[in-house]
Amino acid sequence: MTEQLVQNYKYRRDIMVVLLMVTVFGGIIFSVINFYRGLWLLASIELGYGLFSLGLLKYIKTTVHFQRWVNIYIVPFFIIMVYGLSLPQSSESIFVWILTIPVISYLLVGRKLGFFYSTIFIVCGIISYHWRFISLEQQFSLNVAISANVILSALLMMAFAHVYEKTREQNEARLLSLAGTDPLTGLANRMKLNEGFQQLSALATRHNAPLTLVLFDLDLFKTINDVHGHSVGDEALRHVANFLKTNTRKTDLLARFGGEEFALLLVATNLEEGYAQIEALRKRLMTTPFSTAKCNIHITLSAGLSTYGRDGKSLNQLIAKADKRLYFAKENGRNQVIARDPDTHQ
Ligand SMILES: Nc1nc2c(ncn2[C@@H]2O[C@H](COP(=O)(O)OP(=O)(O)OP(=O)(O)O)[C@@H](O)[C@H]2O)c(=O)[nH]1
Repeated sequence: MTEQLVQNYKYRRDIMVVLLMVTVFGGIIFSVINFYRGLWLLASIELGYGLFSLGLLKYIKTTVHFQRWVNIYIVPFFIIMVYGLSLPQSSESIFVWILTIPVISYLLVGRKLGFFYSTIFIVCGIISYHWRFISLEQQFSLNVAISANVILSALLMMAFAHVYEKTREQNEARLLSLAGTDPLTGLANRMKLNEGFQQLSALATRHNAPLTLVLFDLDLFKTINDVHGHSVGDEALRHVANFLKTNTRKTDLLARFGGEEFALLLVATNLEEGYAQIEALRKRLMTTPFSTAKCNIHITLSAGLSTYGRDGKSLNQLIAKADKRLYFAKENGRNQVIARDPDTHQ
């Protein structure tokens, strides 16, 4: 889960805090009322549940098992509602609580589980309500009106909650994708590279597989801007981004690292294999000029490589190593790929 997503789920904790406070308050109030009405079992359950909520309030903001606790909390919460509604002595206004089921479930556990809980407990609530308040001695049209009110209001609440949560999830996914995308080239940005590295390096460690980082820097790119203008420079960057995208594997992670710098994480590839691949890529770029309306612009790149484990365990260490080799490639005349430190003579 990304850091952003974890941050987004903070709203669920806030909702849960409000719900727990209401439950503590409601549990105590209703347990007193129901105690005086002689509903001992319901009163005891409500009091117990209020105290349980009070305990949970202390941990809910910080627990790492938040979703587990939400499930432990809401399932009995809904069962108590349905049980309360089914008791012959309880008031029919308990049904308004049933209408909160879809809102609470969709907000706290998301669309799939929200749909599951809502369907089960709303159906149980409607059955309880019918069992209590629909009678064959009543006028048929009155029964139909009661049924229609109860079923339609419950379905409406569920539909609203479903549409709301679906839209929220889609917006969240869109925002996350935008936050991780470079607007000029459409490639992943540095933040996404960071996240991707965490996942790919964990997989590399688990499967004892190699992972290689490549840093590319376009050669004398300033000249393109100076001679052809900044917008042609932008087009040239898009051209290179497309070239890199179509000439690398879908499983590798390609990112725009900075101005005219790109980064590539080569999955299951060691330094030697990576060198061979990037050397071939460098040669191919030389024969793939960028065509403008007026001329063809030949772009070349320099690259530095580093490998997970041997050159470091963190992305920063790998970047530092690859950057050093890239610098050497530039110093040494550009348009070349370097995978070893210049002083190792390998
Ligand atoms: N058009 C365009 N230019 C950019 C962008 N980002 C960075 N640049 C340009 O890229 C150029 C990089 O120049 P330098 O760092 O001097 O490097 P260089 O000219 O590529 O030379 P070497 O790296 O030494 O081969 C600068 O002119 C930046 O303005 C961008 O998004 N669009």
